[in-house]
Amino acid sequence: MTVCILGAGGWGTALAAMLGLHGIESVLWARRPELAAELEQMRENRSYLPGVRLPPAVTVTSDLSAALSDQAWALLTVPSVGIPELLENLPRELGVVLCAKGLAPDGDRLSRLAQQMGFGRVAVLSGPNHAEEIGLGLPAATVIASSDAEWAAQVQAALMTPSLRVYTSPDVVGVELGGVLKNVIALAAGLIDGLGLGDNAKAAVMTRGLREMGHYLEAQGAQAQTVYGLSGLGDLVATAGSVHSRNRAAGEAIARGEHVQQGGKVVEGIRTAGLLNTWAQSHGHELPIVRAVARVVAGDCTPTQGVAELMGRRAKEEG
Ligand SMILES: NC(=O)c1ccc[n+]([C@@H]2O[C@H](COP(=O)([O-])OP(=O)(O)OC[C@H]3O[C@@H](n4cnc5c(N)ncnc54)[C@H](O)[C@@H]3O)[C@@H](O)[C@H]2O)c1
Ligand SMILES: O=P(O)(O)OC[C@H](O)CO
Repeated sequence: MTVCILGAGGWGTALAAMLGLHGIESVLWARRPELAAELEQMRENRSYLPGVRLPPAVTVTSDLSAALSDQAWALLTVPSVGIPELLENLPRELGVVLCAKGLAPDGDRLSRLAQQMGFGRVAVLSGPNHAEEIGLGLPAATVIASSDAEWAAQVQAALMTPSLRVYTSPDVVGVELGGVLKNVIALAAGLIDGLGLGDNAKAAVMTRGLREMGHYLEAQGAQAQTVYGLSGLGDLVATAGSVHSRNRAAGEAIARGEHVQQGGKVVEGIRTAGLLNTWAQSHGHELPIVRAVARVVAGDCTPTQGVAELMGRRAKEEG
Protein backbone atom coordinates (compact mmCIF):
# COMPACT_ATOMS: atom_id res chain seq x y z
CA MET A 1 0.00 0.00 0.00
CA THR A 2 0.96 3.67 -0.42
CA VAL A 3 0.41 6.01 2.55
CA CYS A 4 -1.07 9.38 1.54
CA ILE A 5 0.37 12.40 3.39
CA LEU A 6 -1.22 15.80 2.78
CA GLY A 7 1.10 18.63 3.84
CA ALA A 8 4.84 18.89 3.13
CA GLY A 9 6.05 20.87 6.12
CA GLY A 10 8.34 19.35 8.72
CA TRP A 11 5.83 16.82 10.01
CA GLY A 12 4.55 15.45 6.70
CA THR A 13 8.11 15.24 5.37
CA ALA A 14 9.31 13.41 8.50
CA LEU A 15 6.53 10.82 8.32
CA ALA A 16 7.20 10.19 4.63
CA ALA A 17 10.96 9.91 5.25
CA MET A 18 10.49 7.56 8.22
CA LEU A 19 8.14 5.26 6.28
CA GLY A 20 10.53 5.35 3.31
CA LEU A 21 13.47 4.31 5.50
CA HIS A 22 11.53 1.11 6.20
CA GLY A 23 10.61 0.57 2.55
CA ILE A 24 7.00 1.76 2.91
CA GLU A 25 5.77 3.81 -0.06
CA SER A 26 4.13 7.18 0.43
CA VAL A 27 2.83 10.05 -1.64
CA LEU A 28 3.53 13.46 -0.13
CA TRP A 29 1.32 16.36 -1.26
CA ALA A 30 2.68 19.92 -1.14
CA ARG A 31 0.27 22.79 -1.78
CA ARG A 32 2.90 24.81 -3.63
CA PRO A 33 4.13 23.31 -6.93
CA GLU A 34 7.56 24.89 -6.46
CA LEU A 35 8.01 23.13 -3.10
CA ALA A 36 6.88 19.80 -4.61
CA ALA A 37 9.35 20.22 -7.47
CA GLU A 38 12.17 21.11 -5.08
CA LEU A 39 11.48 18.07 -2.89
CA GLU A 40 11.29 15.71 -5.88
CA GLN A 41 14.53 17.05 -7.26
CA MET A 42 16.66 17.65 -4.15
CA ARG A 43 15.18 14.71 -2.14
CA GLU A 44 15.36 16.98 0.90
CA ASN A 45 12.98 19.59 2.38
CA ARG A 46 15.54 22.31 3.00
CA SER A 47 12.96 24.88 4.16
CA TYR A 48 11.12 22.77 6.72
CA LEU A 49 13.26 19.73 7.57
CA PRO A 50 16.88 20.19 6.51
CA GLY A 51 19.21 17.24 6.91
CA VAL A 52 16.60 14.51 6.36
CA ARG A 53 16.85 12.59 3.07
CA LEU A 54 13.71 11.56 1.24
CA PRO A 55 14.16 7.86 0.32
CA PRO A 56 13.11 6.65 -3.16
CA ALA A 57 9.86 5.22 -1.69
CA VAL A 58 8.55 8.82 -1.32
CA THR A 59 6.75 10.41 -4.28
CA VAL A 60 6.02 14.15 -4.10
CA THR A 61 3.20 15.92 -5.94
CA SER A 62 1.26 19.19 -5.82
CA ASP A 63 -1.70 17.54 -7.58
CA LEU A 64 -4.24 16.78 -4.84
CA SER A 65 -6.38 14.44 -6.97
CA ALA A 66 -3.30 12.47 -8.00
CA ALA A 67 -2.23 12.17 -4.34
CA LEU A 68 -5.71 10.91 -3.39
CA SER A 69 -6.01 8.42 -6.23
CA ASP A 70 -7.11 4.99 -4.84
CA GLN A 71 -6.62 6.18 -1.23
CA ALA A 72 -9.11 5.12 1.47
CA TRP A 73 -7.54 7.42 4.07
CA ALA A 74 -4.90 10.14 4.40
CA LEU A 75 -2.72 11.80 7.02
CA LEU A 76 -3.44 15.55 7.17
CA THR A 77 -0.17 17.21 8.19
CA VAL A 78 -0.79 20.88 7.37
CA PRO A 79 -0.92 23.36 10.30
CA SER A 80 -4.31 23.84 12.01
CA VAL A 81 -5.02 27.12 10.15
CA GLY A 82 -4.88 25.20 6.85
CA ILE A 83 -7.08 22.28 7.92
CA PRO A 84 -10.54 23.82 7.18
CA GLU A 85 -9.54 24.68 3.60
CA LEU A 86 -7.91 21.29 3.04
CA LEU A 87 -10.96 19.42 4.42
CA GLU A 88 -13.18 21.48 2.10
CA ASN A 89 -11.27 20.03 -0.87
CA LEU A 90 -11.39 16.37 0.20
CA PRO A 91 -14.04 13.74 -0.66
CA ARG A 92 -16.22 13.03 2.40
CA GLU A 93 -15.73 9.26 2.07
CA LEU A 94 -11.98 9.64 2.68
CA GLY A 95 -10.82 8.64 6.17
CA VAL A 96 -9.00 11.63 7.64
CA VAL A 97 -6.19 11.32 10.21
CA LEU A 98 -5.67 14.77 11.73
CA CYS A 99 -2.05 15.37 12.71
CA ALA A 100 -2.14 19.12 13.48
CA LYS A 101 -1.76 20.15 17.13
CA GLY A 102 -4.02 23.18 17.03
CA LEU A 103 -7.67 24.22 17.09
CA ALA A 104 -10.32 25.21 14.54
CA PRO A 105 -10.88 28.97 13.94
CA ASP A 106 -13.74 29.04 16.51
CA GLY A 107 -11.60 27.25 19.15
CA ASP A 108 -13.32 23.89 18.65
CA ARG A 109 -11.49 20.62 18.02
CA LEU A 110 -10.43 19.93 14.43
CA SER A 111 -11.85 16.40 14.67
CA ARG A 112 -15.28 17.82 15.52
CA LEU A 113 -14.98 20.24 12.60
CA ALA A 114 -14.23 17.29 10.28
CA GLN A 115 -17.26 15.41 11.60
CA GLN A 116 -19.48 18.47 11.18
CA MET A 117 -18.25 18.79 7.60
CA GLY A 118 -19.50 15.27 6.87
CA PHE A 119 -16.43 13.07 7.20
CA GLY A 120 -17.48 9.63 8.47
CA ARG A 121 -14.08 8.32 9.49
CA VAL A 122 -12.03 10.73 11.60
CA ALA A 123 -8.90 9.99 13.65
CA VAL A 124 -6.16 11.99 15.34
CA LEU A 125 -2.47 11.15 15.52
CA SER A 126 -0.54 12.69 18.40
CA GLY A 127 2.43 12.00 20.64
CA PRO A 128 5.98 13.07 21.56
CA ASN A 129 7.18 13.20 17.96
CA HIS A 130 9.69 15.82 16.86
CA ALA A 131 9.91 15.73 13.08
CA GLU A 132 13.70 16.19 13.28
CA GLU A 133 14.02 12.84 15.10
CA ILE A 134 11.21 10.87 13.41
CA GLY A 135 12.62 11.75 9.99
CA LEU A 136 15.99 10.22 10.92
CA GLY A 137 14.34 7.00 12.06
CA LEU A 138 15.10 7.49 15.76
CA PRO A 139 12.82 5.38 17.99
CA ALA A 140 9.55 6.98 19.12
CA ALA A 141 5.98 6.18 20.12
CA THR A 142 2.68 7.79 19.18
CA VAL A 143 -1.09 7.32 19.47
CA ILE A 144 -3.83 7.00 16.86
CA ALA A 145 -7.27 7.75 18.33
CA SER A 146 -10.62 7.12 16.68
CA SER A 147 -14.09 5.98 17.64
CA ASP A 148 -13.75 3.50 14.75
CA ALA A 149 -11.49 0.90 16.41
CA GLU A 150 -11.23 -1.30 13.32
CA TRP A 151 -10.02 1.55 11.13
CA ALA A 152 -7.65 2.84 13.85
CA ALA A 153 -6.07 -0.64 13.90
CA GLN A 154 -5.61 -0.47 10.10
CA VAL A 155 -3.86 2.92 10.37
CA GLN A 156 -1.79 1.60 13.28
CA ALA A 157 -0.64 -1.35 11.15
CA ALA A 158 0.21 0.93 8.23
CA LEU A 159 2.33 3.34 10.29
CA MET A 160 4.00 0.92 12.73
CA THR A 161 7.67 0.42 11.84
CA PRO A 162 10.82 -0.67 13.72
CA SER A 163 11.33 3.03 14.58
CA LEU A 164 7.74 4.09 15.34
CA ARG A 165 5.58 2.28 17.86
CA VAL A 166 1.93 3.21 17.34
CA TYR A 167 -0.71 2.72 20.04
CA THR A 168 -4.48 3.03 19.52
CA SER A 169 -6.95 4.85 21.76
CA PRO A 170 -10.72 5.35 21.69
CA ASP A 171 -10.30 8.75 23.43
CA VAL A 172 -10.22 11.17 20.48
CA VAL A 173 -10.90 14.21 22.69
CA GLY A 174 -8.11 13.42 25.15
CA VAL A 175 -5.46 12.50 22.58
CA GLU A 176 -6.26 15.49 20.36
CA LEU A 177 -6.34 18.09 23.14
CA GLY A 178 -3.18 16.84 24.89
CA GLY A 179 -1.14 17.79 21.81
CA VAL A 180 -2.96 21.10 21.52
CA LEU A 181 -2.43 22.23 25.11
CA LYS A 182 1.16 21.07 25.58
CA ASN A 183 2.22 23.68 23.01
CA VAL A 184 1.01 26.51 25.26
CA ILE A 185 2.72 25.04 28.33
CA ALA A 186 5.92 24.52 26.29
CA LEU A 187 5.74 28.19 25.32
CA ALA A 188 5.50 29.04 29.03
CA ALA A 189 8.52 26.80 29.71
CA GLY A 190 10.39 28.69 26.98
CA LEU A 191 9.52 31.99 28.64
CA ILE A 192 11.02 30.62 31.87
CA ASP A 193 14.14 29.54 29.96
CA GLY A 194 14.45 32.93 28.27
CA LEU A 195 14.07 34.80 31.54
CA GLY A 196 16.70 32.53 33.15
CA LEU A 197 14.42 31.62 36.06
CA GLY A 198 15.90 28.17 36.63
CA ASP A 199 14.91 24.51 36.88
CA ASN A 200 12.54 24.89 39.83
CA ALA A 201 10.41 27.43 37.99
CA LYS A 202 10.37 25.27 34.88
CA ALA A 203 9.34 22.16 36.84
CA ALA A 204 6.57 24.20 38.49
CA VAL A 205 5.23 25.51 35.20
CA MET A 206 5.30 22.04 33.60
CA THR A 207 3.62 20.33 36.55
CA ARG A 208 0.97 22.99 37.13
CA GLY A 209 0.61 23.16 33.35
CA LEU A 210 -0.12 19.44 33.26
CA ARG A 211 -2.83 20.07 35.85
CA GLU A 212 -4.33 22.77 33.61
CA MET A 213 -4.20 20.37 30.67
CA GLY A 214 -6.07 17.77 32.74
CA HIS A 215 -8.65 20.34 33.85
CA TYR A 216 -9.37 21.40 30.27
CA LEU A 217 -9.41 17.85 28.89
CA GLU A 218 -11.88 16.73 31.54
CA ALA A 219 -14.09 19.78 30.88
CA GLN A 220 -14.16 18.74 27.21
CA GLY A 221 -15.14 15.15 28.03
CA ALA A 222 -11.77 13.37 27.75
CA GLN A 223 -10.96 10.27 29.79
CA ALA A 224 -9.12 11.26 32.98
CA GLN A 225 -6.03 9.08 32.42
CA THR A 226 -5.31 10.21 28.85
CA VAL A 227 -3.48 13.35 29.95
CA TYR A 228 -0.86 11.11 31.60
CA GLY A 229 -0.21 9.18 28.37
CA LEU A 230 2.03 9.78 25.36
CA SER A 231 -0.19 12.51 23.89
CA GLY A 232 -0.31 14.45 27.17
CA LEU A 233 2.52 14.16 29.67
CA GLY A 234 4.73 12.45 27.08
CA ASP A 235 4.45 15.26 24.56
CA LEU A 236 4.72 17.93 27.25
CA VAL A 237 8.05 16.47 28.42
CA ALA A 238 9.31 16.11 24.83
CA THR A 239 8.31 19.64 23.86
CA ALA A 240 9.04 21.75 26.95
CA GLY A 241 12.56 20.33 27.24
CA SER A 242 13.56 20.15 23.59
CA VAL A 243 16.01 22.03 21.41
CA HIS A 244 13.74 21.12 18.49
CA SER A 245 10.51 22.66 19.81
CA ARG A 246 9.31 25.77 18.00
CA ASN A 247 6.88 26.52 20.81
CA ARG A 248 9.53 26.40 23.52
CA ALA A 249 11.92 28.39 21.34
CA ALA A 250 9.24 31.02 20.65
CA GLY A 251 8.75 31.51 24.40
CA GLU A 252 12.49 31.85 24.88
CA ALA A 253 12.72 34.40 22.05
CA ILE A 254 9.78 36.46 23.37
CA ALA A 255 11.36 36.55 26.83
CA ARG A 256 14.54 37.92 25.26
CA GLY A 257 12.52 40.67 23.62
CA GLU A 258 12.83 39.21 20.13
CA HIS A 259 10.01 39.34 17.61
CA VAL A 260 8.55 35.93 16.74
CA GLN A 261 7.81 35.77 13.03
CA GLN A 262 4.44 34.30 12.05
CA GLY A 263 4.30 32.69 8.62
CA GLY A 264 7.53 30.68 8.76
CA LYS A 265 7.61 27.40 10.66
CA VAL A 266 4.34 27.13 12.54
CA VAL A 267 4.19 27.91 16.29
CA GLU A 268 0.73 26.54 17.12
CA GLY A 269 0.84 27.57 20.80
CA ILE A 270 0.61 31.29 20.00
CA ARG A 271 -2.82 31.05 18.38
CA THR A 272 -3.97 28.30 20.75
CA ALA A 273 -3.21 30.35 23.88
CA GLY A 274 -5.61 33.10 22.79
CA LEU A 275 -8.38 30.66 21.82
CA LEU A 276 -8.10 28.73 25.11
CA ASN A 277 -8.00 31.89 27.19
CA THR A 278 -11.15 33.18 25.49
CA TRP A 279 -12.86 29.85 26.22
CA ALA A 280 -11.73 29.88 29.89
CA GLN A 281 -12.97 33.43 30.42
CA SER A 282 -16.33 32.88 28.75
CA HIS A 283 -16.94 29.58 30.59
CA GLY A 284 -15.70 30.66 34.02
CA HIS A 285 -12.74 28.25 34.18
CA GLU A 286 -9.31 29.00 35.67
CA LEU A 287 -6.39 28.30 33.31
CA PRO A 288 -3.78 30.65 34.83
CA ILE A 289 -0.72 29.59 32.81
CA VAL A 290 -2.71 29.66 29.58
CA ARG A 291 -3.95 33.12 30.55
CA ALA A 292 -0.44 34.37 31.29
CA VAL A 293 0.88 33.05 27.97
CA ALA A 294 -2.07 34.52 26.07
CA ARG A 295 -1.48 37.91 27.67
CA VAL A 296 2.26 37.84 26.96
CA VAL A 297 1.90 36.83 23.29
CA ALA A 298 -0.84 39.44 22.80
CA GLY A 299 1.48 42.07 24.26
CA ASP A 300 -0.88 42.78 27.18
CA CYS A 301 1.88 42.22 29.74
CA THR A 302 5.60 41.49 29.77
CA PRO A 303 6.90 37.96 30.49
CA THR A 304 8.14 39.20 33.88
CA GLN A 305 4.72 40.62 34.73
CA GLY A 306 3.13 37.34 33.62
CA VAL A 307 5.34 35.39 36.04
CA ALA A 308 4.61 37.88 38.85
CA GLU A 309 0.87 37.45 38.28
CA LEU A 310 1.20 33.66 38.52
CA MET A 311 3.30 33.90 41.69
CA GLY A 312 0.83 36.33 43.25
CA ARG A 313 -2.25 34.13 42.91
CA ARG A 314 -4.21 33.31 46.05
CA ALA A 315 -2.89 30.57 48.37
CA LYS A 316 -4.59 27.22 47.79
CA GLU A 317 -4.34 23.42 48.08
CA GLU A 318 -2.25 21.69 45.41
CA GLY A 319 -5.16 19.67 43.88
N1 LIG B 1 7.17 19.54 13.30
C1 LIG B 1 6.90 18.61 14.21
O1 LIG B 1 7.79 18.08 14.87
C2 LIG B 1 5.47 18.17 14.43
C3 LIG B 1 5.24 16.93 15.03
C4 LIG B 1 3.92 16.55 15.27
C5 LIG B 1 2.87 17.36 14.89
N2 LIG B 1 3.14 18.57 14.31
C6 LIG B 1 2.00 19.39 13.92
O2 LIG B 1 1.82 19.27 12.51
C7 LIG B 1 1.31 20.50 11.98
C8 LIG B 1 2.21 20.94 10.85
O3 LIG B 1 3.47 21.24 11.43
P1 LIG B 1 4.80 21.28 10.57
O4 LIG B 1 5.91 21.13 11.55
O5 LIG B 1 4.74 20.30 9.46
O6 LIG B 1 4.75 22.76 10.03
P2 LIG B 1 5.87 23.55 9.20
O7 LIG B 1 5.94 24.89 9.78
O8 LIG B 1 7.10 22.73 9.10
O9 LIG B 1 5.27 23.61 7.72
C9 LIG B 1 4.01 24.02 7.44
C10 LIG B 1 3.69 23.54 6.01
O10 LIG B 1 2.32 23.63 5.75
C11 LIG B 1 2.12 24.39 4.57
N3 LIG B 1 0.83 25.04 4.68
C12 LIG B 1 0.52 26.12 5.41
N4 LIG B 1 -0.80 26.39 5.26
C13 LIG B 1 -1.29 25.45 4.41
C14 LIG B 1 -2.55 25.20 3.84
N5 LIG B 1 -3.59 26.01 4.08
N6 LIG B 1 -2.71 24.14 3.02
C15 LIG B 1 -1.66 23.36 2.73
N7 LIG B 1 -0.43 23.54 3.22
C16 LIG B 1 -0.25 24.58 4.05
C17 LIG B 1 3.29 25.33 4.51
O11 LIG B 1 3.49 25.82 3.20
C18 LIG B 1 4.39 24.39 4.96
O12 LIG B 1 4.79 23.55 3.89
C19 LIG B 1 1.25 21.49 13.15
O13 LIG B 1 -0.06 21.54 13.65
C20 LIG B 1 2.20 20.88 14.19
O14 LIG B 1 1.81 21.21 15.52
C21 LIG B 1 4.42 18.98 14.04
O1 LIG C 1 8.16 22.08 17.48
P1 LIG C 1 6.86 22.08 18.23
O2 LIG C 1 6.92 22.89 19.49
O3 LIG C 1 5.71 22.44 17.35
O4 LIG C 1 6.59 20.56 18.71
C1 LIG C 1 6.65 19.55 17.76
C2 LIG C 1 5.89 18.29 18.20
O5 LIG C 1 4.57 18.62 18.50
C3 LIG C 1 6.54 17.57 19.35
O6 LIG C 1 5.82 16.40 19.64
